[in-house]
Amino acid sequence: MTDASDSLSPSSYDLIPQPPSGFKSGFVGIIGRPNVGKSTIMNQLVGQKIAITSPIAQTTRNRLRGILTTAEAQFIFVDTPGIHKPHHQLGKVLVENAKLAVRSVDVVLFVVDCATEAGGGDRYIAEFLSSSDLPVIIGLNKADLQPEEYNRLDRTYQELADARGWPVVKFSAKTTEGFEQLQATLRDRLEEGPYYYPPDLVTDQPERFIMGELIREQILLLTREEVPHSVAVEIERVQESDDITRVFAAINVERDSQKGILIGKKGSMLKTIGTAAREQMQKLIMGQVYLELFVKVRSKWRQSPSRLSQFGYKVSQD
Ligand SMILES: Nc1nc2c(ncn2[C@@H]2O[C@H](COP(=O)(O)OP(=O)(O)OP(=O)(O)O)[C@@H](O)[C@H]2O)c(=O)[nH]1
Repeated sequence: MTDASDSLSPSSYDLIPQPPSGFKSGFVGIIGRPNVGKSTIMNQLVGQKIAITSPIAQTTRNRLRGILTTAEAQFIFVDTPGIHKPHHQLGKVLVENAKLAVRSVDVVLFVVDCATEAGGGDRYIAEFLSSSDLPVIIGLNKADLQPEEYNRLDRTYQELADARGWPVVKFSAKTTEGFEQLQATLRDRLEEGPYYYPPDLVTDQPERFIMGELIREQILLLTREEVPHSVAVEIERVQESDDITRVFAAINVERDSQKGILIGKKGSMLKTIGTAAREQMQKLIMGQVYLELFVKVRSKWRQSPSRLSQFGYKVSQD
């Protein structure tokens, strides 16, 4: 995998080639309610897992860029946390970041789940997007889950789109059916432009960040109830040698009871999380990984601006 940390030294900027004439490029914000499939769409479009996904709503916490370069265009997808009614400081920061992301993109892909009808959350986002002058495309995702007779649900989204003159594209991020149409519709709305990133780059995030996310993903998948949302992973140290990469990571939780759940009987849960995350990391770096996990209790970290910032969650304007 190629990421920004090893590719974007000043000298590699010099190596970015000139695009052919008529080449288009730009930033595409992927916006929508939690759990509609935004991160899955980005991973599938760029062809690599750079954003973690899970059936639990509010998986994505950071704005993450995924880059797809074709012969005709470069799309820089900006994955954002799902927009929802926030219940705590962390939630507020996430929603704020998603809204800010819209200000710095050229086109918005507004993703909805077409297996359910348009609801208040979708209408809220549509209103918010209408207040900007950006081109918006409504993406009806999860088409594979929609039984034939439920096509009528599409009308609820079509109404949102028609009222604002937005095009609608239907697809499945799971099967990638409809993706060609999606790419073509997005490309039509981009302006001619340069390569913003080298053509072989798939993300602007350093591997270290993605490693932390891969640990968080296993916690989301393996633990229940309040634990997943109370976790922040910090990669404390990465030691690279010729044959193995050693990663030391802290899993921060808010309460002793959560620490107990994460560690499990005789350390069994932490071991399961570690083994699964290590396998994913090995795919990421294409080499051997040794992973050591620690669990720390940081009371009420989701309410603390300094802890939020320490764990990488801050409202950012870029
Ligand atoms: N069947 C099916 N499942 C999908 C599709 N797209 C995403 N999913 C599943 O939907 C769940 C949520 O996907 P994510 O990509 O994490 O959703 P998200 O919108 O990024 O979620 P947040 O980070 O919570 O905002 C996961 O279990 C995905 O596997 C699809 O096209 N079809």
